Amino acid sequence: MKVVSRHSLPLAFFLYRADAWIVPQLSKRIAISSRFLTSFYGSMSSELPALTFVTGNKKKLEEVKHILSSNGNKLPFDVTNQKIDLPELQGDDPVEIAKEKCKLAAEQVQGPCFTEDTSLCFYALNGLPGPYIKWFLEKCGHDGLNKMLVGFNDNSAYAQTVFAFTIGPGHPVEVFDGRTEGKIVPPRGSLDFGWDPVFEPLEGNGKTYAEMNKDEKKAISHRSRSLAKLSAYLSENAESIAQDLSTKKARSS
Ligand SMILES: O=c1[nH]c(=O)c2ncn([C@@H]3O[C@H](COP(=O)(O)OP(=O)(O)OP(=O)(O)O)[C@@H](O)[C@H]3O)c2[nH]1
Ligand SMILES: [Mg+2]
Repeated sequence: MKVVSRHSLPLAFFLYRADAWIVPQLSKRIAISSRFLTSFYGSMSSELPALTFVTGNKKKLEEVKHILSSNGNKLPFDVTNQKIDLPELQGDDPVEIAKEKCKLAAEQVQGPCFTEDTSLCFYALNGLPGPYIKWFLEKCGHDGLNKMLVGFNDNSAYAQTVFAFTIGPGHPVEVFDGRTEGKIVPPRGSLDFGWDPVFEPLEGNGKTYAEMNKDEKKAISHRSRSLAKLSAYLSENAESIAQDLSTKKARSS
């Protein structure tokens, strides 16, 4: 467990024993620290704290697993998944939608979790369909998405994923934005995942997402970019997150 130094357990043990020996005024304070440290380190020494990725979309889950595992999953947390179809929130600000989605997920999970919301934004339409892409794709299909741009000279678009993370209900939500620029084209490639066949990223050597293998998409995708930021945040803040989780657990028990 990376976030626990090898000196931590002896220190926790020392503080734990110390409250029996030191003068009463001091011992009260130390008793608090020792209880904190033993519960903090005790909870972490056996297993990594678990974070839940909440999504109802199995292709997203597949990609997230692939990205995390091929990065050697260096996260100092276990990642589990819950398939919950959260309400589709409305609005034109992907960050606000992502935050609200994460709050709803935290209520369901009653613990630390993360979610993501993905948009496909057409420049000619000032960012629409954006977060509404799910419904546009469902109702209009790949051809409809192309037809929406007939009459414009601009078929440029970007794919955006916003990951959102919280340690639990009522706690702040952190957001992480990742984007890939590209253009909307007639469908090419596998029909496995959503609008992948009609999105040709600028960095994709002329391939649509749907024509790429998993690693090619991962190398340039909106999801990888956003997830890289979330992973960096989790790694940099592992100690304070684990501490907050431990405090939260102690309060609720
Ligand atoms: O071709 C694609 N390549 C992608 O990389 C990608 N990522 C998401 N999507 C689709 O875009 C909409 C986002 O809506 P969305 O973020 O609300 O997702 P969702 O409702 O499916 O799942 P979730 O909200 O439970 O996580 C949904 O239709 C998704 O299927 C993608 N399509
Ligand atoms: Mg959704």
